[in-house]
Amino acid sequence: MSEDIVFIGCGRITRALVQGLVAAGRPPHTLRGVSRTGAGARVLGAEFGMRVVARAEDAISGAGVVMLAVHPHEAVSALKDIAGAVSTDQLVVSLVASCHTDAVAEALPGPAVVRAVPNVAVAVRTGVTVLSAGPGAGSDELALAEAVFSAVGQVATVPEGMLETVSALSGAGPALTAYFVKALSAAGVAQGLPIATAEVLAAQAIRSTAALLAEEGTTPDDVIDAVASPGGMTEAALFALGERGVPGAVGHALDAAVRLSFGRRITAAAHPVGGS
Ligand SMILES: NC(=O)C1=CN([C@@H]2O[C@H](COP(=O)(O)OP(=O)(O)OC[C@H]3O[C@@H](n4cnc5c(N)ncnc54)[C@H](OP(=O)(O)O)[C@@H]3O)[C@@H](O)[C@H]2O)C=CC1
Ligand SMILES: O=C(O)[C@@H]1CCC=N1
Repeated sequence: MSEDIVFIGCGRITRALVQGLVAAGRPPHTLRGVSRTGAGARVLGAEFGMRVVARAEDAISGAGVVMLAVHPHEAVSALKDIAGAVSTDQLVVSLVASCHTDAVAEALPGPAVVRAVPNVAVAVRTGVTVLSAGPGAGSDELALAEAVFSAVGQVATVPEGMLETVSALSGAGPALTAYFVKALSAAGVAQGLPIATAEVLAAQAIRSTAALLAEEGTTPDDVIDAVASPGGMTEAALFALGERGVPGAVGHALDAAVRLSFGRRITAAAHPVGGS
């Protein structure tokens, strides 16, 4: 079995992973992609040199890792398409949100299954990927998955029951954070700043905060304390955020994402994907 990774689905997260892995030095010819219409795969082939393969069975043959990266509503059909092509000595890594590993293992009997929740910052090798061992996956299989994702950021492992919340906090995290940056910038414009200035300052605020938090032992409260002069502007702004219920709104946002994920959950029992 080679060290090749085959991506079943070549959309947003595959793009980010391919970009990050190639930047990390992985030869592009060790990455193969297949997608429903072939459109997504062709884009990544042209942009990063990934091998574009038309038929899933040809793409999967001989690859060490089969990475399932399709939307949850496409998962059952994609699993049916590749059932029979995946062999016992391959590792299946499913990135599919809301899809329990028991459903993947039922559709693809034999190979070990690991579920992974990356975030899009894997593109710039500062992502975080949270892994969970599924059927047949032990320390060797987790180590193989960790070797892939650690090239593009940090890796953590949690029980699968936590992955819906992890997807909401960490998978969606860059979008939620970017939303706040956009709101900060828009608020600056509303106060009279030129839009270009507001955008640069808001984006730099988050880079600066990330750099401070990256210092060993620095907590969000440490950063808040370091900025907020007693009785000053920062305190006034933070008080206003609390008064408008921003922490509650963030909780509401995560709750909405987690509820959606559970509502569309694919499990072996709820959505049988095995058999013909
Ligand atoms: N985007 C993110 O930041 C994250 C995404 N995820 C999860 O990763 C998965 C993929 O997300 P994302 O990349 O955003 O999705 P996209 O919608 O951007 O991409 C989906 C891809 O799947 C392909 N596809 C659809 N059906 C099949 C099939 N039957 N066989 C092969 N390929 C197929 C499409 O092909 P075509 O080329 O025809 O369009 C497309 O390339 C989702 O389950 C998502 O929840 C997890 C963490 C983060
Ligand atoms: O939006 C989504 O459903 C996926 C899961 C986490 C990030 N993207």
